[in-house]
This record gives sequence, structure tokens and C-alpha cells, in this order.
Amino acid sequence: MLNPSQPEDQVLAVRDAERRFGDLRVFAAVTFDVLAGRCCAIVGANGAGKSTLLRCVTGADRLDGGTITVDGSVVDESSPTFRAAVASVVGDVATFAHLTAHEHLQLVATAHGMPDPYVLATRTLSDVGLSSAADQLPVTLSSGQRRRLAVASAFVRPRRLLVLDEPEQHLDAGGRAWLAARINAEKAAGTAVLIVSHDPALVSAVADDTVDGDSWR
Ligand SMILES: Nc1ncnc2c1ncn2[C@@H]1O[C@H](COP(=O)(O)OP(=O)(O)OP(=O)(O)O)[C@@H](O)[C@H]1O
Repeated sequence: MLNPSQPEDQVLAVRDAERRFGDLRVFAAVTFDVLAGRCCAIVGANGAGKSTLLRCVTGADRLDGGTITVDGSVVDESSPTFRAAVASVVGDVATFAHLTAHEHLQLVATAHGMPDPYVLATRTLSDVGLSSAADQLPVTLSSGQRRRLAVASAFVRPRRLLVLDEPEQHLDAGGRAWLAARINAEKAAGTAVLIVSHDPALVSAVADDTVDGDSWR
């Protein structure tokens, strides 16, 4: 049930968010929304607290003050509804050492109850330019190919909110252009997108709004 004051297309709402580690106040009074079909980019210097905030959005870390809601419900990693809504690529994405790229995507799709996991994995590998690496084990992939597989893992599952932490890492110029097009396709499909990025070209290609992490302290 939507809160009556919540806009219908509001997916993510961050309100007065605050996080401290001991004496270090990483961020405070952070407030912003991400609406369906829009992309918000968090920018700022190393150590500004961007990844910490993303971890609070995905439920991997917790706030010391304020609230974060997805579709009107407070972040709760143990909720199946929350886990079905939020697809994230934050930090290293774990892959089974003995599953191929194709098998990894099938496993993720199956776990999320997606129809036709084999076909979805095949199509997604093609989308991310990894068809030729479909039968390779993770250890044999290049760092850029591993990045593409990590991002692909978010595309074989349901999602209302896509959270990406520095997705441009390890991608060459062609890979970054592909990434921008892929994020814009997500927006066109109605997904809300939250990214952290150090690449101004990517930010200007995909972001409708930016949040400046350098203003948090
Ligand atoms: N678990 C933790 N315990 C103590 N301090 C932490 C912890 N996690 C992060 N920090 C500190 O919080 C601050 C923000 O870290 P964070 O990784 O969120 O920054 P960032 O903006 O993502 O940086 P970068 O651009 O380098 O990735 C840093 O000073 C970091 O040392």
C-alpha cells in the first residue's frame, strides 16, 4: 500500500540518511528520490561515502539515522519483496568457480523464478557481448569480461531498482558506451537506476539527477 504522500512513480526514497563509523561521520542529512525510469548518479571524491550509502540502500549496511525506502517499504534484506525489487552490482559479485558464465546466469535466473532461464542467460550474454565466453569459467575471463558478467547478473532477474557501484570499472571505451546504452535501456523499461561513478562521460550520458557526495560532511 502506497503512502498517500508518496508519488506513484517513486521507487527509492532516501530521507535524512546518516552513517557513522566511530567518530567518523561518513554522511548526514542525505535526502533524495529516484523515480521509475530515471537515473540518479552519486558523484564525489574517494572516501566521500558513496559506496557506504549504496550498501545501506541494498541492505548490506544500516543507517544510524534517517530512512531509506523502496516502493514505500523500509530496506529489509530478509524480505522477499525487497530482494525481488533491488538488483545490485556492488563490490565483487560472487560466482561459483566451477560454473561457466552461462551456468552462472542460469542459476541466478532460476533462483529468482524467471521463466526460461536457459534462453534468458543466452540472450543476456549476447546483450553484454559475452556470447563467445559463455562456456568459460570465471577464472578464465578478463577483468572487463568479469565486469560484464557481474552487470549481466542484474539483468537476468526481476528489478524495480538497479544499483550499480562504479560499473565502468575495467571496461574499455566500447564497454563504457555499451554500459551507457544498457542503462538507458533500463530506464526506458521503467527501472529506477542508482549509480556511483567516477566517469563524467557515463554520468552525463545516463543521469537525470546527480547527488554530490562531497557536500555530505
Ligand atoms: N566498515 C567500515 N568501518 C570503518 N570505516 C569505514 C567502513 N566502511 C567505510 N568506512 C570509511 O567510510 C568512508 C567512506 O567510504 P566509502 O567506501 O563509502 O567511500 P566512497 O565514496 O565509496 O569512496 P571511493 O570513491 O574511493 O570508492 C571512508 O573514510 C572509509 O574508510
